[in-house]
Amino acid sequence: MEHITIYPGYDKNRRPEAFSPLTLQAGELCAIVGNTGSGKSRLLKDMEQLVDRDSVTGRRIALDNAVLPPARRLELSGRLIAHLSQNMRFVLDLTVEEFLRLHISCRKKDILPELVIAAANTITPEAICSCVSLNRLSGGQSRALMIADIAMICDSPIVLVDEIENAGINKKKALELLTGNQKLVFIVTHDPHTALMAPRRLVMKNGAVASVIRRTDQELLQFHLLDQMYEKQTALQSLLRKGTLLI
Ligand SMILES: Nc1ncnc2c1ncn2[C@@H]1O[C@H](COP(=O)(O)OP(=O)(O)OP(=O)(O)O)[C@@H](O)[C@H]1O
Repeated sequence: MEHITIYPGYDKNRRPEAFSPLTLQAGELCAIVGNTGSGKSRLLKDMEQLVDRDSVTGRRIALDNAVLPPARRLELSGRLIAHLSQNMRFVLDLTVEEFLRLHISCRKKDILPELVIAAANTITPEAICSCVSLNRLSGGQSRALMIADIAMICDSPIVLVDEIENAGINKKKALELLTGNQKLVFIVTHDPHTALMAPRRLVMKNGAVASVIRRTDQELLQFHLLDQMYEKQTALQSLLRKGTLLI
């Protein structure tokens, strides 16, 4: 997949959505913002199901300019999008290395498990060891390993992220790892710093994409300020976890 295009449908009152067909490219980060019930999850489902005017929103989704026939949609829908939600744990009784080797061979990839673990270890402060059992990983380690696995092994070209930060995950590195591996990343967020990391954001209201905002230069300045605070906060969190004074 090189790009996906969202054609407008209708809001909850059947009024047409007021945006021009929107094309998002592989390697792009797009934020989705809006109040509860505004239609964020429905938009993501529309993309996952590659809808063709046959969902409640009436939207149409095209993949590389093509609207796919139902059989192909069904075949693709499970593979197109990888989800990263807040609380996910591995349940397999394998070590980290065994799991990665298995996944690499299923996907017929030519990559060393050590590289995936090294990438995961840039995201989590507690290093993951290749010989540890998956179900003994902490929440943060599991999430970091999943992110690296999705970025480097998984075939899904689109990644949906539901608020990325928990358990000390370095969100900037995580998002860079995903977009750097040519994933199109949608992140649902209520956090201004995360939203401003994305060059474009979709604002949801009443079931519709109410606006598509391109980050302005002024917003970029705002982002740099928030980013300094984020770095400071991250450094203090690290000290907090180590049990030292926050000075
Ligand atoms: N355009 C639409 N037309 C009709 N119904 C819609 C539309 N968009 C969303 N809905 C419906 O509105 C309800 C709320 O939408 P959704 O779950 O997507 O909101 P949300 O923004 O993800 O909320 P939350 O943040 O609370 O998870 C759902 O039942 C969904 O199917």
